[in-house]
Amino acid sequence: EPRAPPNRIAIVGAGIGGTSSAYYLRKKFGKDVKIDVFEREEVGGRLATLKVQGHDYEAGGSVIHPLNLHMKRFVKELGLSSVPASGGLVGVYNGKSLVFEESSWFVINVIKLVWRYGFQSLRMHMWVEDLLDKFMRIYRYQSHDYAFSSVEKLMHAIGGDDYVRLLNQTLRENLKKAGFSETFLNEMIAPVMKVNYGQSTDINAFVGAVSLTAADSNLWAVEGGNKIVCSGLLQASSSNLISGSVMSIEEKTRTKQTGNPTKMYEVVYKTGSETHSDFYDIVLVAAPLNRKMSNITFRNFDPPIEEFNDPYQQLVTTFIKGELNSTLFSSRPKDQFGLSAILVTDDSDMFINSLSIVASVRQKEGPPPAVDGMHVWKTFSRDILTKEQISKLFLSYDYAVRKPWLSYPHYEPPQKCPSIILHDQLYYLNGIEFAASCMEMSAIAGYNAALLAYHRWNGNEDMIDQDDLYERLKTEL
Ligand SMILES: Cc1cc2nc3c(=O)[nH]c(=O)nc-3n(C[C@H](O)[C@H](O)[C@H](O)COP(=O)(O)OP(=O)(O)OC[C@H]3O[C@@H](n4cnc5c(N)ncnc54)[C@H](O)[C@@H]3O)c2cc1C
Ligand SMILES: CC(C)=CCC/C(C)=C/CC/C(C)=C/CSC[C@H](N)C(=O)O
Repeated sequence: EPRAPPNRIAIVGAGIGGTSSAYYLRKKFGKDVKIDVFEREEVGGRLATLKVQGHDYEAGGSVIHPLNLHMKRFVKELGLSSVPASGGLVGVYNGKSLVFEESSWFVINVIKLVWRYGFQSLRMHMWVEDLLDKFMRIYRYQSHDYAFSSVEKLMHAIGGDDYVRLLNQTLRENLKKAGFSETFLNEMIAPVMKVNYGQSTDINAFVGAVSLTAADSNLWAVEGGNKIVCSGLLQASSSNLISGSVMSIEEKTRTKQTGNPTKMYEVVYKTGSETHSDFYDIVLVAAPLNRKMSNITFRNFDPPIEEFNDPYQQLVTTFIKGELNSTLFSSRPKDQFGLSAILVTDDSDMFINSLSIVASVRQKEGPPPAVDGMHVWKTFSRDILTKEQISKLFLSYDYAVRKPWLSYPHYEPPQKCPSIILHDQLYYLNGIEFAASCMEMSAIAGYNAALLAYHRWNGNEDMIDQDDLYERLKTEL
């Protein structure tokens, strides 16, 4: 006899993690369960746009890889459209000059890369492809309903000990061992880590590989803004959005209509100045558990729920509509400066991590041609840019708007990923960010938590933490 589904499920956080778990929980538990999603700010979380003179630009999660199958599925099922997200020529600046300048001719790029770095770019591509090939196994496991109780077990099921080891060593250590040169690491790899994660090559090797896949071509984004996937998933899952801030979660014994005492979770939350509480059978926390970010207290758990204080990286996105001071980077006349993105090396002493021309979320054809030499540029920096710094970067500018973030974990391998199961029916999604933080990883965590909650509710132990899945599923249609 299958167990009756739970009456009520709470999800804390309406980012892509929380909303994808709502979508998959509905699929697993059916139409009768009431799903409440708590969100204290905007639906979308770190998927957010900023307005520049009437047009919206992606300020948080912006690019999606063509093999990010959950994001692809969401866009298709929600009837949304995609737009190309990359394009334009990239240069790498070391504080004195451009050490690499992309050409619009493929052959020229190959010659330049081979001339400076030998065949390291090709070897790097092969290293990333091999990891990505294995990564794709997770979709097969999930489509067969398998779940994992820890991030390490999920990683092990994907690629065995070698894959788990990626979490425990730095990208630099890993690539040095594989024979990549200091010059290649400093000029080609470090700038990619800086633009994507605001950190150095000392991040773990797995997130390093994810970051390198984000340097691929054919990246895409959702037309209208990536955050509309989150509102679409909320709607598709018929969840009830509660605009409030969850303050605490406590396990309590309640007597249900059947007369049986049942353990439930009391979720206490604030809407405006009012405090409310409700009881749930299952709770999923889909926000980073960090005092500065979600500030949720777990009350009276025995044993107590562990404290999570791992720091998140401070990062500022700034959009500037202006005319670039290209002489800062190159001695070429400004009409011959054709770069659309500038990445910087770690030793460059620059106050920005990157600078790139961007299109608004509705511009399907990419950024429009410059008007009076002006484009909308997006910069990432650790600190808020001063007026002097902006004036150094731009000959003139019309408009600047910024958004500061606690963006991603500060990666410091070796590092254990936080637990997924915090208590009997209390789950935590964002531990996966300590392997790698991106939209697809949160969606994977959302699906995994939904499957885990379903199997643990129904006692399907054989669907959890199976380690020989790759071999077993090879023979299944
Ligand atoms: C600047 C930047 C650029 C990025 N670029 C990319 C990219 O190009 N591609 C990519 O794939 N990824 C990118 N990422 C990463 C990606 O955006 C995140 O990994 C992903 O959006 C995280 O989703 P999430 O749902 O797990 O968390 P979040 O989006 O952070 O969602 C958590 C939600 O919980 C809410 N919340 C927190 N505490 C409470 C509480 N107590 N009560 C109620 N609600 C609460 C928050 O308000 C938030 O909305 C980027 C991130 C940043 C910051
Ligand atoms: C999970 C896999 C296999 C691939 C995901 C690749 C991906 C899209 C990672 C995102 C990396 C990231 C956090 C990028 C942030 S900056 C993005 C962009 N360069 C920008 O300027 O906005």
